[in-house]
Amino acid sequence: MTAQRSVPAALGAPVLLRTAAELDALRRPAGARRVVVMTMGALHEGHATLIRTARSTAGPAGQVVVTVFVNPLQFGEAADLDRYPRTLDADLAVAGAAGADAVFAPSADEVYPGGEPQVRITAGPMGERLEGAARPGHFDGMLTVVAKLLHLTRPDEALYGQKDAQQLALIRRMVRDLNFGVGITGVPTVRDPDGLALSSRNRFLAREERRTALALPRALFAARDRLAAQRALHERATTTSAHADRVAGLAALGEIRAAADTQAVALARPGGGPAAVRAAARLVLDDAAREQPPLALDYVALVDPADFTEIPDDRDQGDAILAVAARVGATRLIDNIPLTLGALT
Ligand SMILES: Nc1ncnc2c1ncn2[C@@H]1O[C@H](COP(=O)(O)OP(=O)(O)OP(=O)(O)O)[C@@H](O)[C@H]1O
Ligand SMILES: CC(C)(CO)[C@@H](O)C(=O)[O-]
Ligand code: BAL
Repeated sequence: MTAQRSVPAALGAPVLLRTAAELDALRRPAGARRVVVMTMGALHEGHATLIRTARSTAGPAGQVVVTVFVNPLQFGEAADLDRYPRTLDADLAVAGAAGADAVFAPSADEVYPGGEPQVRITAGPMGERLEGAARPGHFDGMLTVVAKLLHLTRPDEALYGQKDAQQLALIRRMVRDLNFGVGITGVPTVRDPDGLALSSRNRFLAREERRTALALPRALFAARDRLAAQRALHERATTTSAHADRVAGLAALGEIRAAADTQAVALARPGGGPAAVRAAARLVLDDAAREQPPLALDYVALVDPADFTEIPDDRDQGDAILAVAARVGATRLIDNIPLTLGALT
């Protein structure tokens, strides 16, 4: 049956659409903005935050559509696809409570009526780095379904989480390179109180595995704190006369070594170099590799948000993303944090 209805912005059960025809028949009130959140289901508070942001972006007269589709094209290991959680009833409740008007949850046959698509989006060089290297073909599959879902849902704006930073960067790039004419918004990562980024895959972690997995956010925060500490030291040393007075005082007391050390700290690179950032993160991850159960590091990388290439050690200005991926037991987790190098005011 075709759903021929337009839905109010009131919080409640969203209309469930299973086919492209039903989605087509979803009336868009004149002038209303349609905002889309794409998910693979098993909705958690990270998704709810995206949906609430979509609701406020769309406004009370606008329309929020959530897609739920576990896209086989972006999975490498069949086991990963098979065990991906599928919880549609609970997802409808979460989506409705967060302000979704409609949930589009098609079958694989509905999305790929001709079987595996022969023509696909190619993610290019950015799609071969980090996550792309670890999961060959993943980003081609992801972009192909995102392109299809954008065509099917025809939104004014689509929202994606910064937790999947490389995915977000690639979607922005596809939309720009191929003139999709849709706005793309990134939403900051939502974390549990202990720091772990929310992810549908967290449910697979046993209690001890979760304890080990906390090394991911700890490593990112340690690197961020290291950057802040070096910046503060440098700022204090260069913006007050107290430092010069201290050096002179130590030298006058004959404490030449201490004076030299203090001088060295003051001359440290303004934001702390990329190498210091990576080292601070690695220290935490190396410790976690000796935990029981151990953390198996896949990568930790400080990259340029524009193309996900590694930031060279001699760059001390500009935006960066510190990204990490690791396995704990059978579960693979990713996380990242945005950083600004050398931002001295
Ligand atoms: N913790 C989070 N904070 C913000 N956005 C998130 C978070 N987790 C997922 N998202 C975003 O929600 C959207 C749908 O993601 P998805 O359904 O793959 O969930 P997921 O929790 O990332 O699952 P998994 O990590 O198992 O793939 C994506 O744009 C993703 O970046
Ligand atoms: C964007 C997406 C819904 C495409 O399948 C998926 O990669 C996800 O949930 O992040
Ligand atoms: N959240 C990114 C989708 C994936 O892991 O396949």
